[in-house]
Amino acid sequence: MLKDPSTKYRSFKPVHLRDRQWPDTVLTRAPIWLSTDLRDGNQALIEPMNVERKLRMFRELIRIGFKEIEVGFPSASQTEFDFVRQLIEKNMIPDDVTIQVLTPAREELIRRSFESLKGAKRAIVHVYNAVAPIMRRVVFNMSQDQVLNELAVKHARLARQLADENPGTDWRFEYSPEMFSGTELDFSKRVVDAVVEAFGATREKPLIINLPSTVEHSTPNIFADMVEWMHRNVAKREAIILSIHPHNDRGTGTAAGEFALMAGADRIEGTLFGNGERTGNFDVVNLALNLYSQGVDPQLDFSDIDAIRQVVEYCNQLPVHPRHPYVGDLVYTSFSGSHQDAIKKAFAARKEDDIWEMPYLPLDPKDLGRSYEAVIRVNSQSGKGGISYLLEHEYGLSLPRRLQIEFSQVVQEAMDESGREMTAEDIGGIFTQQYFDAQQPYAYVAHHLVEDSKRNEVELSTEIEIDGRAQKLSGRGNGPIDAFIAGLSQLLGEKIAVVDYHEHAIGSGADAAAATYIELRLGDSKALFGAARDPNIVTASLKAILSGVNRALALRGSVGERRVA
Ligand SMILES: CC(=O)SCCNC(=O)CCNC(=O)[C@H](O)C(C)(C)COP(=O)(O)OP(=O)(O)OC[C@H]1O[C@@H](n2cnc3c(N)ncnc32)[C@H](O)[C@@H]1OP(=O)(O)O
Ligand SMILES: CC(C)C(=O)C(=O)O
Repeated sequence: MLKDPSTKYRSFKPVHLRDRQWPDTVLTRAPIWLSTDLRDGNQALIEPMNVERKLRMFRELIRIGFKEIEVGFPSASQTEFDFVRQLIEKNMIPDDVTIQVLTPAREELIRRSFESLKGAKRAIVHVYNAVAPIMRRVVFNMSQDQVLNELAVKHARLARQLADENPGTDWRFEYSPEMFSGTELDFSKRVVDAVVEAFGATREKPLIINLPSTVEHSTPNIFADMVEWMHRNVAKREAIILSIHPHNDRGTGTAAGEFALMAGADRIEGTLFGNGERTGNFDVVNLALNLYSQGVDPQLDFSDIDAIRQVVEYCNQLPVHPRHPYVGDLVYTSFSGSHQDAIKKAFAARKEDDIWEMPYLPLDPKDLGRSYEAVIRVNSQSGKGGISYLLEHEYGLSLPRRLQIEFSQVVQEAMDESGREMTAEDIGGIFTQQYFDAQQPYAYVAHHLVEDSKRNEVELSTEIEIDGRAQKLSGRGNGPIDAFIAGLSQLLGEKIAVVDYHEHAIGSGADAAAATYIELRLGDSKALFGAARDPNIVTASLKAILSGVNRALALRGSVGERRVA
Protein backbone atom coordinates (compact mmCIF):
# COMPACT_ATOMS: atom_id res chain seq x y z
CA MET A 1 0.00 0.00 0.00
CA LEU A 2 1.20 3.53 -0.82
CA LYS A 3 2.35 5.53 2.20
CA ASP A 4 0.65 8.90 2.75
CA PRO A 5 3.26 11.24 1.15
CA SER A 6 2.58 13.99 3.69
CA THR A 7 4.09 11.79 6.43
CA LYS A 8 7.53 12.80 5.22
CA TYR A 9 6.96 16.28 6.71
CA ARG A 10 7.24 17.37 10.32
CA SER A 11 5.11 20.04 11.96
CA PHE A 12 6.78 23.07 13.54
CA LYS A 13 6.98 23.20 17.31
CA PRO A 14 5.37 25.96 19.39
CA VAL A 15 7.62 28.21 21.50
CA HIS A 16 7.16 27.97 25.26
CA LEU A 17 6.52 31.61 26.00
CA ARG A 18 3.43 31.70 28.19
CA ASP A 19 3.64 35.42 29.01
CA ARG A 20 4.27 36.61 25.45
CA GLN A 21 3.72 40.35 25.14
CA TRP A 22 3.72 40.95 21.40
CA PRO A 23 0.04 40.16 20.63
CA ASP A 24 -1.05 43.25 22.59
CA THR A 25 1.49 45.58 21.03
CA VAL A 26 0.56 48.22 18.47
CA LEU A 27 3.16 49.54 16.03
CA THR A 28 3.34 53.31 16.42
CA ARG A 29 6.56 54.19 14.63
CA ALA A 30 8.57 53.15 11.62
CA PRO A 31 11.36 50.60 12.17
CA ILE A 32 14.90 51.11 10.87
CA TRP A 33 14.64 49.93 7.28
CA LEU A 34 17.36 48.13 5.37
CA SER A 35 16.91 47.54 1.67
CA THR A 36 18.49 44.34 0.43
CA ASP A 37 17.24 44.74 -3.14
CA LEU A 38 20.81 44.97 -4.38
CA ARG A 39 21.91 41.83 -2.51
CA ASP A 40 19.24 39.28 -1.51
CA GLY A 41 16.93 40.57 -4.26
CA ASN A 42 19.74 40.56 -6.79
CA GLN A 43 21.00 37.06 -5.93
CA ALA A 44 17.52 35.70 -6.76
CA LEU A 45 17.30 37.16 -10.27
CA ILE A 46 17.45 35.05 -13.39
CA GLU A 47 19.95 37.59 -14.65
CA PRO A 48 21.58 39.56 -11.81
CA MET A 49 21.69 43.34 -12.28
CA ASN A 50 24.62 44.81 -14.18
CA VAL A 51 26.29 47.94 -12.82
CA GLU A 52 23.94 50.26 -14.72
CA ARG A 53 20.82 48.58 -13.28
CA LYS A 54 22.38 48.43 -9.82
CA LEU A 55 23.06 52.17 -9.96
CA ARG A 56 19.52 52.90 -11.07
CA MET A 57 18.17 50.86 -8.16
CA PHE A 58 20.62 52.48 -5.70
CA ARG A 59 19.50 55.99 -6.71
CA GLU A 60 15.85 55.00 -6.43
CA LEU A 61 16.38 53.55 -2.94
CA ILE A 62 18.01 56.82 -1.86
CA ARG A 63 15.18 58.84 -3.36
CA ILE A 64 12.62 56.72 -1.47
CA GLY A 65 14.46 57.48 1.77
CA PHE A 66 16.39 54.35 2.79
CA LYS A 67 19.26 55.22 5.13
CA GLU A 68 20.79 51.72 5.20
CA ILE A 69 21.28 49.88 1.92
CA GLU A 70 22.89 46.47 1.45
CA VAL A 71 24.64 47.15 -1.85
CA GLY A 72 25.98 43.69 -2.61
CA PHE A 73 28.07 40.65 -1.93
CA PRO A 74 31.46 42.01 -3.09
CA SER A 75 33.31 38.71 -2.66
CA ALA A 76 30.88 36.96 -5.03
CA SER A 77 31.94 38.48 -8.34
CA GLN A 78 33.91 41.26 -9.98
CA THR A 79 30.67 43.06 -10.92
CA GLU A 80 29.63 43.12 -7.28
CA PHE A 81 33.08 44.26 -6.16
CA ASP A 82 33.31 46.96 -8.85
CA PHE A 83 29.90 48.31 -7.99
CA VAL A 84 30.90 48.92 -4.37
CA ARG A 85 34.15 50.52 -5.54
CA GLN A 86 32.27 52.82 -7.92
CA LEU A 87 29.92 54.04 -5.19
CA ILE A 88 32.89 54.90 -2.98
CA GLU A 89 35.32 56.25 -5.58
CA LYS A 90 32.70 58.38 -7.33
CA ASN A 91 31.45 59.69 -4.01
CA MET A 92 27.90 58.56 -4.73
CA ILE A 93 26.82 57.79 -1.17
CA PRO A 94 24.96 60.63 0.56
CA ASP A 95 26.19 61.60 4.02
CA ASP A 96 23.06 60.32 5.73
CA VAL A 97 23.18 56.89 4.01
CA THR A 98 25.24 53.89 5.13
CA ILE A 99 26.05 51.11 2.71
CA GLN A 100 26.24 47.51 3.89
CA VAL A 101 27.94 44.49 2.32
CA LEU A 102 27.35 40.82 3.04
CA THR A 103 30.04 38.22 3.52
CA PRO A 104 29.98 34.60 4.66
CA ALA A 105 32.04 33.74 7.74
CA ARG A 106 35.03 32.75 5.63
CA GLU A 107 38.40 34.42 5.96
CA GLU A 108 39.23 35.16 2.30
CA LEU A 109 35.73 36.42 1.60
CA ILE A 110 35.76 38.72 4.64
CA ARG A 111 39.14 40.13 3.58
CA ARG A 112 37.86 40.70 0.03
CA SER A 113 34.78 42.47 1.41
CA PHE A 114 36.93 44.85 3.46
CA GLU A 115 39.02 45.49 0.35
CA SER A 116 35.90 46.53 -1.54
CA LEU A 117 35.08 49.06 1.18
CA LYS A 118 38.46 50.85 1.24
CA GLY A 119 38.01 54.57 1.53
CA ALA A 120 34.32 54.43 2.56
CA LYS A 121 33.28 57.06 5.12
CA ARG A 122 30.88 54.66 6.79
CA ALA A 123 29.99 51.03 6.22
CA ILE A 124 28.26 48.07 7.79
CA VAL A 125 30.00 44.73 7.35
CA HIS A 126 27.42 41.98 7.56
CA VAL A 127 28.82 38.54 8.43
CA TYR A 128 26.70 35.40 8.43
CA ASN A 129 26.94 31.72 8.95
CA ALA A 130 24.25 29.12 9.12
CA VAL A 131 23.41 27.77 12.58
CA ALA A 132 20.55 25.32 11.92
CA PRO A 133 20.94 21.60 12.73
CA ILE A 134 20.47 20.57 9.09
CA MET A 135 23.37 22.83 8.02
CA ARG A 136 25.58 21.74 10.92
CA ARG A 137 24.97 18.13 10.00
CA VAL A 138 25.01 18.00 6.20
CA VAL A 139 26.93 21.10 5.04
CA PHE A 140 29.53 21.82 7.73
CA ASN A 141 29.70 18.49 9.54
CA MET A 142 30.31 20.48 12.69
CA SER A 143 29.06 20.33 16.28
CA GLN A 144 27.28 23.29 17.89
CA ASP A 145 30.51 24.32 19.60
CA GLN A 146 32.45 24.17 16.35
CA VAL A 147 29.91 26.34 14.52
CA LEU A 148 29.96 28.79 17.44
CA ASN A 149 33.75 28.99 17.75
CA GLU A 150 35.16 28.15 14.32
CA LEU A 151 32.61 29.99 12.20
CA ALA A 152 30.85 32.68 14.23
CA VAL A 153 33.32 33.88 16.89
CA LYS A 154 36.51 33.38 14.88
CA HIS A 155 35.21 35.42 11.93
CA ALA A 156 33.63 38.09 14.14
CA ARG A 157 37.08 38.63 15.64
CA LEU A 158 38.62 38.76 12.19
CA ALA A 159 36.13 41.40 11.04
CA ARG A 160 36.77 43.42 14.20
CA GLN A 161 40.52 43.18 13.62
CA LEU A 162 40.31 44.26 9.95
CA ALA A 163 38.17 47.22 10.99
CA ASP A 164 40.72 48.25 13.61
CA GLU A 165 43.42 48.08 10.94
CA ASN A 166 41.44 50.52 8.75
CA PRO A 167 40.47 53.33 11.11
CA GLY A 168 39.58 55.81 8.33
CA THR A 169 36.08 54.29 8.06
CA ASP A 170 33.30 54.52 10.61
CA TRP A 171 32.66 50.76 10.83
CA ARG A 172 29.52 49.09 12.05
CA PHE A 173 28.82 45.38 12.08
CA GLU A 174 25.93 43.05 11.58
CA TYR A 175 25.82 39.36 12.33
CA SER A 176 23.15 36.94 11.06
CA PRO A 177 22.69 33.46 12.45
CA GLU A 178 21.44 32.22 9.09
CA MET A 179 18.40 29.91 9.32
CA PHE A 180 17.58 31.27 12.77
CA SER A 181 13.93 30.29 12.26
CA GLY A 182 14.96 26.64 11.91
CA THR A 183 17.41 26.61 14.84
CA GLU A 184 17.12 25.69 18.54
CA LEU A 185 16.54 28.95 20.43
CA ASP A 186 19.05 28.23 23.16
CA PHE A 187 21.76 27.65 20.55
CA SER A 188 20.90 30.87 18.68
CA LYS A 189 21.21 32.73 22.00
CA ARG A 190 24.60 31.15 22.73
CA VAL A 191 25.90 32.16 19.30
CA VAL A 192 24.50 35.68 19.50
CA ASP A 193 25.88 36.28 23.02
CA ALA A 194 29.30 35.04 21.94
CA VAL A 195 29.34 37.18 18.79
CA VAL A 196 28.28 40.29 20.74
CA GLU A 197 31.31 39.72 22.97
CA ALA A 198 33.63 39.01 20.02
CA PHE A 199 32.67 42.29 18.33
CA GLY A 200 32.99 44.13 21.63
CA ALA A 201 29.53 45.63 21.17
CA THR A 202 28.36 48.26 23.66
CA ARG A 203 25.33 50.47 24.17
CA GLU A 204 27.26 53.25 22.38
CA LYS A 205 28.52 51.02 19.56
CA PRO A 206 25.79 48.40 19.23
CA LEU A 207 25.97 45.36 16.98
CA ILE A 208 23.14 44.65 14.57
CA ILE A 209 21.91 41.14 15.28
CA ASN A 210 19.79 40.09 12.36
CA LEU A 211 17.42 37.15 12.86
CA PRO A 212 16.40 35.68 9.53
CA SER A 213 13.57 33.36 8.68
CA THR A 214 15.83 32.23 5.84
CA VAL A 215 13.07 29.82 4.92
CA GLU A 216 9.66 30.50 6.38
CA HIS A 217 8.35 27.24 7.78
CA SER A 218 5.93 28.13 10.55
CA THR A 219 2.99 30.41 11.12
CA PRO A 220 4.11 34.02 11.69
CA ASN A 221 3.19 33.97 15.39
CA ILE A 222 5.91 31.35 15.96
CA PHE A 223 8.53 33.63 14.39
CA ALA A 224 7.27 36.46 16.61
CA ASP A 225 7.53 34.22 19.68
CA MET A 226 11.12 33.35 18.72
CA VAL A 227 12.03 37.01 18.27
CA GLU A 228 10.40 37.98 21.59
CA TRP A 229 12.24 35.13 23.28
CA MET A 230 15.56 36.44 21.94
CA HIS A 231 14.65 40.03 22.78
CA ARG A 232 14.08 39.00 26.38
CA ASN A 233 16.86 36.44 26.79
CA VAL A 234 20.01 37.67 25.03
CA ALA A 235 22.70 38.66 27.53
CA LYS A 236 23.37 42.23 26.35
CA ARG A 237 20.18 43.50 24.75
CA GLU A 238 21.35 47.10 25.27
CA ALA A 239 24.36 46.45 22.98
CA ILE A 240 22.16 45.09 20.17
CA ILE A 241 20.06 46.60 17.40
CA LEU A 242 17.66 43.72 16.90
CA SER A 243 16.94 43.20 13.22
CA ILE A 244 14.81 40.70 11.34
CA HIS A 245 14.95 39.35 7.81
CA PRO A 246 11.79 37.44 6.90
CA HIS A 247 11.19 35.46 3.74
CA ASN A 248 7.83 34.59 2.31
CA ASP A 249 7.78 30.83 1.65
CA ARG A 250 4.37 30.34 3.26
CA GLY A 251 3.01 33.64 1.92
CA THR A 252 3.09 35.21 5.38
CA GLY A 253 6.32 37.23 5.15
CA THR A 254 4.58 40.52 5.81
CA ALA A 255 2.70 39.16 8.82
CA ALA A 256 5.93 37.64 10.15
CA GLY A 257 7.67 41.01 9.80
CA GLU A 258 4.87 42.93 11.49
CA PHE A 259 4.56 40.45 14.36
CA ALA A 260 8.33 40.35 14.87
CA LEU A 261 8.49 44.15 15.11
CA MET A 262 5.68 43.95 17.67
CA ALA A 263 7.82 41.36 19.46
CA GLY A 264 10.72 43.74 19.99
CA ALA A 265 12.71 44.03 16.75
CA ASP A 266 14.05 47.52 15.95
CA ARG A 267 15.00 47.03 12.34
CA ILE A 268 13.81 45.08 9.32
CA GLU A 269 15.45 43.94 6.10
CA GLY A 270 13.51 43.49 2.89
CA THR A 271 13.03 44.47 -0.71
CA LEU A 272 10.69 46.59 -2.80
CA PHE A 273 7.57 44.58 -3.66
CA GLY A 274 9.17 41.52 -2.05
CA ASN A 275 11.56 40.39 -4.76
CA GLY A 276 13.93 37.74 -3.44
CA GLU A 277 14.82 34.09 -3.13
CA ARG A 278 12.03 31.62 -4.00
CA THR A 279 8.72 33.34 -3.09
CA GLY A 280 10.61 36.44 -2.11
CA ASN A 281 11.94 38.54 0.70
CA PHE A 282 9.83 40.55 3.11
CA ASP A 283 8.06 43.33 1.13
CA VAL A 284 9.11 46.71 2.53
CA VAL A 285 6.45 48.62 0.58
CA ASN A 286 3.73 46.40 1.98
CA LEU A 287 4.66 47.07 5.61
CA ALA A 288 5.45 50.75 5.07
CA LEU A 289 2.02 51.34 3.58
CA ASN A 290 0.32 49.17 6.18
CA LEU A 291 1.82 51.56 8.75
CA TYR A 292 0.84 54.58 6.68
CA SER A 293 -2.76 53.39 6.48
CA GLN A 294 -2.77 53.33 10.31
CA GLY A 295 -1.62 56.95 10.52
CA VAL A 296 2.07 56.09 11.13
CA ASP A 297 4.65 57.93 8.99
CA PRO A 298 6.81 55.16 7.45
CA GLN A 299 9.63 57.63 6.66
CA LEU A 300 9.76 56.25 3.13
CA ASP A 301 8.28 58.06 0.16
CA PHE A 302 5.91 56.05 -2.03
CA SER A 303 3.97 59.03 -3.35
CA ASP A 304 4.64 58.00 -6.95
CA ILE A 305 4.40 54.26 -6.57
CA ASP A 306 4.01 53.54 -10.28
CA ALA A 307 7.30 55.27 -11.07
CA ILE A 308 8.99 53.13 -8.39
CA ARG A 309 7.42 50.00 -9.83
CA GLN A 310 8.78 50.91 -13.27
CA VAL A 311 12.32 51.23 -11.93
CA VAL A 312 12.02 47.96 -9.98
CA GLU A 313 10.63 46.11 -12.99
CA TYR A 314 13.42 47.50 -15.17
CA CYS A 315 16.18 46.58 -12.70
CA ASN A 316 14.86 43.15 -11.75
CA GLN A 317 13.49 42.34 -15.19
CA LEU A 318 10.52 40.80 -13.43
CA PRO A 319 6.92 42.06 -13.54
CA VAL A 320 4.96 43.07 -10.44
CA HIS A 321 1.70 41.15 -10.18
CA PRO A 322 -1.48 43.16 -11.01
CA ARG A 323 -2.90 42.27 -7.59
CA HIS A 324 0.27 42.99 -5.60
CA PRO A 325 -0.62 44.94 -2.40
CA TYR A 326 -0.76 48.71 -2.87
CA VAL A 327 0.93 48.76 -6.30
CA GLY A 328 -0.70 46.22 -8.63
CA ASP A 329 -2.64 47.58 -11.59
CA LEU A 330 -5.92 46.26 -10.22
CA VAL A 331 -5.64 46.92 -6.50
CA TYR A 332 -7.62 50.17 -6.50
CA THR A 333 -10.16 48.84 -8.95
CA SER A 334 -13.61 47.66 -8.12
CA PHE A 335 -15.58 45.64 -10.66
CA SER A 336 -18.39 44.31 -8.50
CA GLY A 337 -21.59 46.30 -8.45
CA SER A 338 -22.26 46.52 -4.71
CA HIS A 339 -18.65 47.60 -4.01
CA GLN A 340 -18.88 50.28 -6.69
CA ASP A 341 -22.15 51.53 -5.25
CA ALA A 342 -20.66 51.82 -1.75
CA ILE A 343 -17.50 53.58 -3.02
CA LYS A 344 -19.55 56.02 -5.08
CA LYS A 345 -21.74 56.91 -2.08
CA ALA A 346 -18.76 57.24 0.26
CA PHE A 347 -16.94 59.56 -2.19
CA ALA A 348 -20.08 61.70 -2.42
CA ALA A 349 -20.38 61.87 1.40
CA ARG A 350 -16.66 62.57 1.97
CA LYS A 351 -15.38 66.05 2.77
CA GLU A 352 -11.82 67.18 1.99
CA ASP A 353 -10.26 66.80 5.47
CA ASP A 354 -12.26 63.81 6.69
CA ILE A 355 -10.49 60.77 8.10
CA TRP A 356 -10.14 58.22 5.30
CA GLU A 357 -13.08 55.87 5.72
CA MET A 358 -13.80 54.34 2.39
CA PRO A 359 -15.45 50.99 1.86
CA TYR A 360 -13.21 48.61 -0.09
CA LEU A 361 -10.34 51.12 -0.34
CA PRO A 362 -8.00 50.87 2.67
CA LEU A 363 -5.85 53.72 1.40
CA ASP A 364 -6.43 56.82 -0.72
CA PRO A 365 -4.98 55.96 -4.16
CA LYS A 366 -4.11 59.63 -4.64
CA ASP A 367 -1.53 59.39 -1.83
CA LEU A 368 0.45 56.98 -4.02
CA GLY A 369 0.01 59.00 -7.19
CA ARG A 370 -2.77 56.73 -8.43
CA SER A 371 -5.94 58.25 -9.81
CA TYR A 372 -9.56 57.73 -8.89
CA GLU A 373 -10.40 56.99 -12.51
CA ALA A 374 -8.98 53.52 -12.14
CA VAL A 375 -10.99 52.85 -8.97
CA ILE A 376 -14.15 51.75 -10.73
CA ARG A 377 -14.17 49.64 -13.84
CA VAL A 378 -17.19 48.10 -15.43
CA ASN A 379 -17.75 44.53 -16.54
CA SER A 380 -20.62 42.08 -16.29
CA GLN A 381 -20.25 42.02 -12.46
CA SER A 382 -21.00 45.73 -12.24
CA GLY A 383 -24.24 47.55 -11.54
CA LYS A 384 -25.68 51.01 -11.87
CA GLY A 385 -23.39 52.46 -9.19
CA GLY A 386 -20.17 51.91 -11.12
CA ILE A 387 -21.64 52.92 -14.45
CA SER A 388 -23.01 56.19 -13.14
CA TYR A 389 -19.78 56.84 -11.17
CA LEU A 390 -17.80 56.71 -14.40
CA LEU A 391 -20.27 58.96 -16.22
CA GLU A 392 -20.10 61.47 -13.39
CA HIS A 393 -16.31 61.42 -13.00
CA GLU A 394 -15.40 61.35 -16.68
CA TYR A 395 -18.21 63.37 -18.22
CA GLY A 396 -19.74 65.36 -15.35
CA LEU A 397 -23.12 63.68 -15.90
CA SER A 398 -25.03 63.11 -12.68
CA LEU A 399 -27.86 60.76 -13.57
CA PRO A 400 -31.02 60.61 -11.47
CA ARG A 401 -31.51 57.24 -9.76
CA ARG A 402 -34.22 55.89 -12.08
CA LEU A 403 -32.13 56.81 -15.14
CA GLN A 404 -29.16 55.02 -13.54
CA ILE A 405 -31.28 51.88 -13.39
CA GLU A 406 -32.58 52.32 -16.95
CA PHE A 407 -29.13 53.00 -18.41
CA SER A 408 -27.39 50.17 -16.55
CA GLN A 409 -29.71 47.74 -18.36
CA VAL A 410 -28.62 49.22 -21.69
CA VAL A 411 -24.95 48.80 -20.70
CA GLN A 412 -25.54 45.26 -19.39
CA GLU A 413 -27.04 44.26 -22.74
CA ALA A 414 -24.05 45.72 -24.59
CA MET A 415 -21.69 43.87 -22.23
CA ASP A 416 -23.51 40.58 -22.55
CA GLU A 417 -23.08 40.95 -26.28
CA SER A 418 -19.39 41.91 -26.22
CA GLY A 419 -18.43 39.85 -23.14
CA ARG A 420 -15.68 42.31 -22.26
CA GLU A 421 -14.90 45.13 -19.87
CA MET A 422 -16.33 48.57 -20.71
CA THR A 423 -14.11 51.62 -20.42
CA ALA A 424 -15.43 55.00 -19.33
CA GLU A 425 -15.15 55.98 -22.99
CA ASP A 426 -17.29 53.01 -24.06
CA ILE A 427 -19.92 53.91 -21.50
CA GLY A 428 -19.87 57.60 -22.41
CA GLY A 429 -20.27 56.55 -26.06
CA ILE A 430 -23.26 54.34 -25.31
CA PHE A 431 -24.93 57.07 -23.26
CA THR A 432 -24.39 59.66 -26.01
CA GLN A 433 -25.71 57.36 -28.67
CA GLN A 434 -28.73 56.23 -26.60
CA TYR A 435 -29.82 59.61 -25.25
CA PHE A 436 -28.02 62.69 -26.60
CA ASP A 437 -28.04 61.46 -30.19
CA ALA A 438 -31.65 60.26 -30.06
CA GLN A 439 -32.75 63.12 -32.33
CA GLN A 440 -34.38 61.03 -35.05
CA PRO A 441 -36.98 61.17 -36.41
CA TYR A 442 -37.76 64.34 -34.40
CA ALA A 443 -34.90 66.79 -34.21
CA TYR A 444 -34.72 70.17 -32.54
CA VAL A 445 -33.85 73.18 -34.77
CA ALA A 446 -34.81 76.42 -32.93
CA HIS A 447 -37.30 77.96 -30.54
CA HIS A 448 -38.74 81.33 -29.64
CA LEU A 449 -40.18 81.95 -26.19
CA VAL A 450 -42.58 84.76 -25.30
CA GLU A 451 -43.58 85.31 -21.69
CA ASP A 452 -47.16 86.37 -21.01
CA SER A 453 -46.75 87.76 -17.51
CA LYS A 454 -50.38 88.86 -17.26
CA ARG A 455 -51.64 85.29 -17.64
CA ASN A 456 -48.59 83.79 -15.99
CA GLU A 457 -47.99 81.68 -19.08
CA VAL A 458 -45.49 81.31 -21.90
CA GLU A 459 -45.96 80.92 -25.60
CA LEU A 460 -43.39 78.77 -27.30
CA SER A 461 -42.83 78.57 -31.06
CA THR A 462 -40.51 75.75 -32.04
CA GLU A 463 -39.00 74.63 -35.27
CA ILE A 464 -38.18 70.95 -35.50
CA GLU A 465 -37.29 68.56 -38.27
CA ILE A 466 -39.10 65.32 -38.89
CA ASP A 467 -36.91 62.96 -40.86
CA GLY A 468 -35.17 66.05 -42.21
CA ARG A 469 -38.36 67.95 -43.11
CA ALA A 470 -38.99 71.26 -41.34
CA GLN A 471 -42.01 71.48 -39.08
CA LYS A 472 -43.25 74.35 -36.96
CA LEU A 473 -44.93 73.83 -33.60
CA SER A 474 -46.50 76.17 -31.13
CA GLY A 475 -48.05 75.75 -27.73
CA ARG A 476 -48.90 77.55 -24.50
CA GLY A 477 -48.25 76.42 -21.00
CA ASN A 478 -47.07 77.38 -17.54
CA GLY A 479 -43.45 77.04 -18.71
CA PRO A 480 -41.47 76.09 -21.83
CA ILE A 481 -41.64 72.34 -21.11
CA ASP A 482 -45.37 72.45 -20.60
CA ALA A 483 -45.81 74.56 -23.76
CA PHE A 484 -43.60 72.27 -25.87
CA ILE A 485 -45.34 69.14 -24.62
CA ALA A 486 -48.69 70.70 -25.55
CA GLY A 487 -47.56 71.41 -29.13
CA LEU A 488 -45.78 68.06 -29.54
CA SER A 489 -48.71 66.02 -28.16
CA GLN A 490 -50.92 67.67 -30.71
CA LEU A 491 -48.49 66.85 -33.49
CA LEU A 492 -48.18 63.21 -32.39
CA GLY A 493 -51.84 62.82 -31.58
CA GLU A 494 -50.85 61.20 -28.28
CA LYS A 495 -50.59 62.35 -24.71
CA ILE A 496 -47.09 62.97 -23.42
CA ALA A 497 -46.85 62.95 -19.60
CA VAL A 498 -43.73 64.25 -17.86
CA VAL A 499 -42.98 61.89 -14.93
CA ASP A 500 -39.74 63.37 -13.65
CA TYR A 501 -37.34 66.21 -14.48
CA HIS A 502 -33.70 66.76 -13.45
CA GLU A 503 -31.24 69.33 -14.60
CA HIS A 504 -27.69 70.31 -13.58
CA ALA A 505 -24.79 72.37 -14.85
CA ILE A 506 -21.71 70.77 -16.42
CA GLY A 507 -18.56 72.84 -16.05
CA SER A 508 -18.52 76.54 -15.29
CA GLY A 509 -17.98 79.93 -16.91
CA ALA A 510 -18.15 80.34 -20.67
CA ASP A 511 -17.95 76.57 -21.25
CA ALA A 512 -20.82 75.72 -18.91
CA ALA A 513 -23.72 73.68 -20.27
CA ALA A 514 -26.97 72.35 -18.86
CA ALA A 515 -27.64 68.62 -18.75
CA THR A 516 -31.32 67.74 -18.64
CA TYR A 517 -32.92 64.37 -17.96
CA ILE A 518 -36.68 64.05 -18.49
CA GLU A 519 -38.65 60.93 -17.74
CA LEU A 520 -41.83 60.85 -19.81
CA ARG A 521 -44.61 58.55 -20.85
CA LEU A 522 -45.84 58.55 -24.44
CA GLY A 523 -49.47 57.41 -24.60
CA ASP A 524 -49.69 54.23 -22.57
CA SER A 525 -46.06 53.18 -23.21
CA LYS A 526 -43.81 52.53 -20.25
CA ALA A 527 -42.07 55.60 -18.85
CA LEU A 528 -38.51 56.19 -20.07
CA PHE A 529 -35.90 58.89 -20.08
CA GLY A 530 -34.70 61.36 -22.65
CA ALA A 531 -31.56 63.40 -22.05
CA ALA A 532 -29.75 66.29 -23.66
CA ARG A 533 -27.08 68.87 -22.99
CA ASP A 534 -26.89 72.35 -24.35
CA PRO A 535 -25.46 75.71 -23.31
CA ASN A 536 -29.05 77.00 -23.24
CA ILE A 537 -31.15 75.50 -20.47
CA VAL A 538 -34.47 75.73 -22.37
CA THR A 539 -32.92 74.16 -25.48
CA ALA A 540 -31.53 71.32 -23.32
CA SER A 541 -35.05 70.61 -22.00
CA LEU A 542 -36.67 70.64 -25.44
CA LYS A 543 -33.98 68.34 -26.85
CA ALA A 544 -34.38 66.01 -23.84
CA ILE A 545 -38.12 65.74 -24.53
CA LEU A 546 -37.45 64.89 -28.17
CA SER A 547 -34.82 62.37 -27.07
CA GLY A 548 -37.41 60.70 -24.81
CA VAL A 549 -40.11 60.69 -27.50
CA ASN A 550 -37.73 59.30 -30.15
CA ARG A 551 -36.57 56.57 -27.77
CA ALA A 552 -40.18 55.67 -26.89
CA LEU A 553 -41.10 55.47 -30.56
CA ALA A 554 -38.05 53.35 -31.36
CA LEU A 555 -38.83 51.02 -28.50
CA ARG A 556 -42.39 50.67 -29.56
CA GLY A 557 -41.27 49.95 -33.10
CA SER A 558 -43.95 52.34 -34.28
CA VAL A 559 -41.80 54.94 -35.95
CA GLY A 560 -43.53 54.23 -39.22
CA GLU A 561 -46.99 54.71 -37.71
CA ARG A 562 -46.48 58.19 -36.30
CA ARG A 563 -48.91 60.76 -37.31
CA VAL A 564 -47.72 64.04 -38.75
CA ALA A 565 -50.02 67.02 -38.70
C1 LIG B 1 20.47 32.92 2.87
C2 LIG B 1 21.34 33.73 2.04
O1 LIG B 1 20.85 34.39 1.21
S1 LIG B 1 22.98 33.72 2.31
C3 LIG B 1 23.69 34.52 0.95
C4 LIG B 1 23.82 33.60 -0.18
N1 LIG B 1 24.26 34.29 -1.32
C5 LIG B 1 25.11 33.77 -2.18
O2 LIG B 1 25.59 32.66 -2.02
C6 LIG B 1 25.43 34.58 -3.39
C7 LIG B 1 26.90 34.74 -3.63
N2 LIG B 1 27.65 33.53 -3.43
C8 LIG B 1 28.76 33.21 -4.14
O3 LIG B 1 29.16 33.93 -5.03
C9 LIG B 1 29.50 31.98 -3.77
O4 LIG B 1 28.61 31.00 -3.30
C10 LIG B 1 30.60 32.23 -2.69
C11 LIG B 1 31.60 33.22 -3.27
C12 LIG B 1 30.01 32.80 -1.43
C13 LIG B 1 31.29 30.93 -2.33
O5 LIG B 1 31.66 30.30 -3.50
P1 LIG B 1 32.43 28.86 -3.47
O6 LIG B 1 33.60 28.97 -2.60
O7 LIG B 1 32.63 28.50 -4.88
O8 LIG B 1 31.46 27.86 -2.76
P2 LIG B 1 29.95 27.46 -3.06
O9 LIG B 1 29.23 28.53 -3.78
O10 LIG B 1 29.91 26.12 -3.68
O11 LIG B 1 29.42 27.42 -1.56
C14 LIG B 1 29.46 26.29 -0.75
C15 LIG B 1 30.78 26.09 -0.02
O12 LIG B 1 31.03 27.09 0.95
C16 LIG B 1 31.25 26.46 2.21
N3 LIG B 1 30.93 27.36 3.26
C17 LIG B 1 29.85 28.11 3.43
N4 LIG B 1 29.98 28.85 4.50
C18 LIG B 1 31.19 28.56 5.03
C19 LIG B 1 31.92 28.99 6.14
N5 LIG B 1 31.41 29.91 6.92
N6 LIG B 1 33.10 28.47 6.40
C20 LIG B 1 33.62 27.54 5.62
N7 LIG B 1 32.99 27.10 4.54
C21 LIG B 1 31.79 27.60 4.25
C22 LIG B 1 30.39 25.25 2.16
O13 LIG B 1 30.69 24.28 3.09
C23 LIG B 1 30.72 24.79 0.74
O14 LIG B 1 31.98 24.21 0.72
P3 LIG B 1 32.30 22.85 -0.11
O15 LIG B 1 32.04 23.19 -1.54
O16 LIG B 1 33.71 22.63 0.20
O17 LIG B 1 31.39 21.83 0.43
C1 LIG C 1 22.26 36.25 5.11
C2 LIG C 1 20.90 36.18 5.65
C3 LIG C 1 20.50 37.43 6.33
C4 LIG C 1 19.92 35.88 4.59
O1 LIG C 1 19.89 36.44 3.53
C5 LIG C 1 18.86 34.93 4.94
O2 LIG C 1 19.01 34.20 5.91
O3 LIG C 1 17.87 34.87 4.23
